[in-house]
Amino acid sequence: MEVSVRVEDVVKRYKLYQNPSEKLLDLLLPKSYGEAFYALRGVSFEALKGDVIGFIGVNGSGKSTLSNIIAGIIPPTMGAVEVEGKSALIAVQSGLNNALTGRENIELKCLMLGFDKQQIQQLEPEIIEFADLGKFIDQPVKSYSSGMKSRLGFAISVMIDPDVLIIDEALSVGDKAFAQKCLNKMNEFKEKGKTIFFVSHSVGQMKEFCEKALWLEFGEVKEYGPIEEVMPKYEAFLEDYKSMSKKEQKAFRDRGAKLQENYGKIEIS
Ligand SMILES: Nc1ncnc2c1ncn2[C@@H]1O[C@H](COP(=O)(O)OP(=O)(O)OP(=O)(O)O)[C@@H](O)[C@H]1O
Repeated sequence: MEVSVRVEDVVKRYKLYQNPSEKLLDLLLPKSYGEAFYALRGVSFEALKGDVIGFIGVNGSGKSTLSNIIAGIIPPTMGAVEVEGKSALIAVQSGLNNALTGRENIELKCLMLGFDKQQIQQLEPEIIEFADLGKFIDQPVKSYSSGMKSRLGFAISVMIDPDVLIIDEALSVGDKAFAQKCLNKMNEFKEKGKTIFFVSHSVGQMKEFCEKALWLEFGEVKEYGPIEEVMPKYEAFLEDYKSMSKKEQKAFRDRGAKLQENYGKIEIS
């Protein structure tokens, strides 16, 4: 099978500042201010055409950061990502411009993707129909609920027919009927051999839809493989974690935070 996405040793470092002046000083005197925090620590994997991969991991493990990097929305600090064809990310905050109407957002997104006037004229009604927002399509996006934004984001992203689709929690908002419509569309994509990445806190949705799972823990790949092998291990981990005392849970999280603060530093004992 052909590789469609190659992620090689991807590191994402954020800087955490105590206050805005620290951030300014850091810009003037690089590396002097702020604490480094590694949201991703050397992530490598390959996705094949037709793969449907679920990103799993507890809050803060790096799922959204990885989704945004694959979509090209944020750059990695180190490492490389290669994507065959065009990718589209659907997230609750899906890069819509709040000041523009739904219709204007459709036009802007299509223009940015390089579609010409004629193609946009053809696509626009299809996107509007899928989003099914009624007269709200001509209202500014800032008046939309999160479910409505997600509808518009989903409609744009699937109708532009990307080769790689990344869906980050976008099905968790909005109603059941729309989620079903999205799942049907995703199945269509799957059959066409496109690559889909899926982030959801619903284990049920993951198991139903994905064939592989990539488990992130403190920004590192803990497991990657068939979902029927990875998911039971993840569920067992969640059970173990839940049965820990508050103190043990905190010690576990603190150990992870240390790893994420100190990544790349040479330990001198
Ligand atoms: N812009 C940023 N600046 C600083 N730290 C950030 C930034 N964005 C994310 N982080 C941190 O990076 C880590 C990974 O965040 P990310 O959103 O990727 O996790 P996640 O697995 O998607 O979490 P969730 O399940 O809660 O959505 C978190 O500790 C988060 O606080």
